[in-house]
Amino acid sequence: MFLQVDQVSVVYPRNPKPAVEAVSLQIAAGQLGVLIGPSGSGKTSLLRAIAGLEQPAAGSITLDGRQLDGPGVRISAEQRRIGMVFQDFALFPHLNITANVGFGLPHLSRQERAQRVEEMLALVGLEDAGKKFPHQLSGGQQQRIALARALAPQPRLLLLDEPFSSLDVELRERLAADVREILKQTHTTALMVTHDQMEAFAIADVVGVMQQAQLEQWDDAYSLYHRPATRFVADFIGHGVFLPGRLVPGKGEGDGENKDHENGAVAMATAIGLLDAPADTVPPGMPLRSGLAQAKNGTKLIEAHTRMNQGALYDVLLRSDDVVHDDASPFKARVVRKSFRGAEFLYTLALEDGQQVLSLVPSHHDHEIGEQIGIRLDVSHVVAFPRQA
Ligand SMILES: Nc1ncnc2c1ncn2[C@@H]1O[C@H](COP(=O)(O)OP(=O)(O)OP(=O)(O)O)[C@@H](O)[C@H]1O
Repeated sequence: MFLQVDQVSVVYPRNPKPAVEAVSLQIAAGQLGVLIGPSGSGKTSLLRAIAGLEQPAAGSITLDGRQLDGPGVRISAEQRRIGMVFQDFALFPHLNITANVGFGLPHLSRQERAQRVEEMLALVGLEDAGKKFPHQLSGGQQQRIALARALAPQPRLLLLDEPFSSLDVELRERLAADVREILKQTHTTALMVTHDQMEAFAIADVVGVMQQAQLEQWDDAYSLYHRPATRFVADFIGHGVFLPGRLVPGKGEGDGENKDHENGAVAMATAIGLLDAPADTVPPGMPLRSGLAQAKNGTKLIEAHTRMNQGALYDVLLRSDDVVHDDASPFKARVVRKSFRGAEFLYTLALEDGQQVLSLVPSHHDHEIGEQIGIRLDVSHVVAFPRQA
């Protein structure tokens, strides 16, 4: 892998609690990784360690085959060829744009430098800005210049720490898409921190969720959403609720009286109905127990269980798109709240026993608060966590 972070910890002086604890991640050349997580979870500290601005207390960092940090190894920040872009733009106010972008290029001749600056300004779509000063540009333009400046020395890795957070929503969406495009065009490998989950999902090749100094999951957006590795990730990503469930024998695929026992098929019984663990979620021939052993941080996907756990209680994750409105369904729920989102309503629905679920429904189905509507489950992967006492 192009960037390899192995078991890295960051501990600040006079703060005994690690800011980053045994984090491992990998990014392939030309890919964009994005870190999300609550405030104080260690995202910036991890970025600073990779940049060489903090020395890891443990672990190793390797970039393009060269070890930067590790036992007995410490390459200084200046020698890493890592570019950085921060949220506050950090352009030099007294230098014009040409001088700002050319700042990291003292090793080039005047002519080469001018040419590189020109290329970089064209790359970020600001060819005519060279003679201006930072205060004469908008926030979005300044951030493009910050990107041009960071890319000018052709860094081996680009780190971006909340680069769009001081911009308004519409601008940040557009700029985020442009930045992805520019990184792909220049085949730049990058790691970005953001607070914005949708932004992460929109532009990342791989997303990491941090919580309390740990990286809970490092995965593509689809897997984070559909196969969250921990209860925290399940809760942090997307809209959803946990519904109590109980593991029961499922429909086996073998024949004969003991077919369920033969293949250990299980299903999850919930207040809305029975959820089968689809056969394709268990890799053929894989002993189910080993699936359980692979699960991290107490995470247990339903397919990782054998019938030995039958009867056990679980919290079953139900996303708002798992609960489908269907007039024909005999199962009814009462509309408690609804929020209009243009193409859809996000309904909060109460089941008979008072438990609530969320349902995303096309907005032409406009039901009143208090109305009973038919729902059914449409779940392709059952994600369940052992019930906490
Ligand atoms: N220089 C420092 N000295 C001591 N503790 C620090 C220092 N910088 C950060 N911390 C602590 O390390 C932990 C992680 O902070 P960090 O800034 O890396 O988190 P973050 O996820 O980037 O947060 P945010 O999203 O708010 O920027 C926090 O508990 C923070 O208080």
